[in-house]
Amino acid sequence: MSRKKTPRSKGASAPAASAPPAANGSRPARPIGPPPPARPSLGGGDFYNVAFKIMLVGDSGVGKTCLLVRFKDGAFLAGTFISTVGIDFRNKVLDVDGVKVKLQIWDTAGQERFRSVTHAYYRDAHALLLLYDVTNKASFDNIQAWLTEIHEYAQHNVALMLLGNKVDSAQERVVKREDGEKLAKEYGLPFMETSAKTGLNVDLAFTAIAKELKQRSMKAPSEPHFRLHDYVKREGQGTSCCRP
Ligand SMILES: Nc1nc2c(ncn2[C@@H]2O[C@H](COP(=O)(O)OP(=O)(O)OP(=O)(O)O)[C@@H](O)[C@H]2O)c(=O)[nH]1
Ligand SMILES: [Mg+2]
Repeated sequence: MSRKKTPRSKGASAPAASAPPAANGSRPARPIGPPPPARPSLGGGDFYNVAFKIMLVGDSGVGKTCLLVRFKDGAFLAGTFISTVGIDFRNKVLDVDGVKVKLQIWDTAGQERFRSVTHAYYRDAHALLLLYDVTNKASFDNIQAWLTEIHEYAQHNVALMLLGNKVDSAQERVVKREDGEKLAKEYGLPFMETSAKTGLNVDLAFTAIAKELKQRSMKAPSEPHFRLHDYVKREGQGTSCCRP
């Protein structure tokens, strides 16, 4: 990813997630206490108590769209790679410890030419999933540049997680798990390896972020503190392969 700087777009605006509570400090925090009554999502259908906006970012081809489709529909988009144009979103409601958490998940285009469009969406994101492809070294090397971009455009306390995708492709792997762990440690990020193809750790990645956001917005004083780092370390399924 070349790091050509693009102006902040004023044109694009995200459809509002229904009154998302403060996970990023940009809005007043919901008072501590029992979850608010469930309400229908914007499109009808699923009811939820709280709503959050999550963005998927990373180089083109790392598997952002496939990760979202795996999470939303439980399927894998094999075959021809159709690069995302601009930005797209899907909703999913999860039950997190008895609270209905609606995730509005924004799938961004990794291609440089859409960067100015996606910049406009960062500021409303409560969480970012930053992906690289374990079979593509350049996508891993670009993580630092993505973090610079995130720091420039996202809320300062946005929840962030690093994901190394495509671990099913053991033969083609060029980024070791330890390298991902080291980078994540350097930047203080929770880290997991995933596969949109097999589903490895996909639900876990979204559930972990949902738990973190729910905790930030409505933690009762008696509730034990949720630690995202510990949770993904404990729950994440390791990948046995160690190539190269
Ligand atoms: N083996 C394997 N292939 C994957 C996986 N995830 C995605 N792919 C493949 O990688 C290619 C790119 O996947 P996408 O999800 O479209 O990539 P993207 O990050 O959304 O790309 P942009 O929309 O251009 O930013 C497709 O051919 C997918 O089939 C995975 O976990 N394992
Ligand atoms: Mg895509």
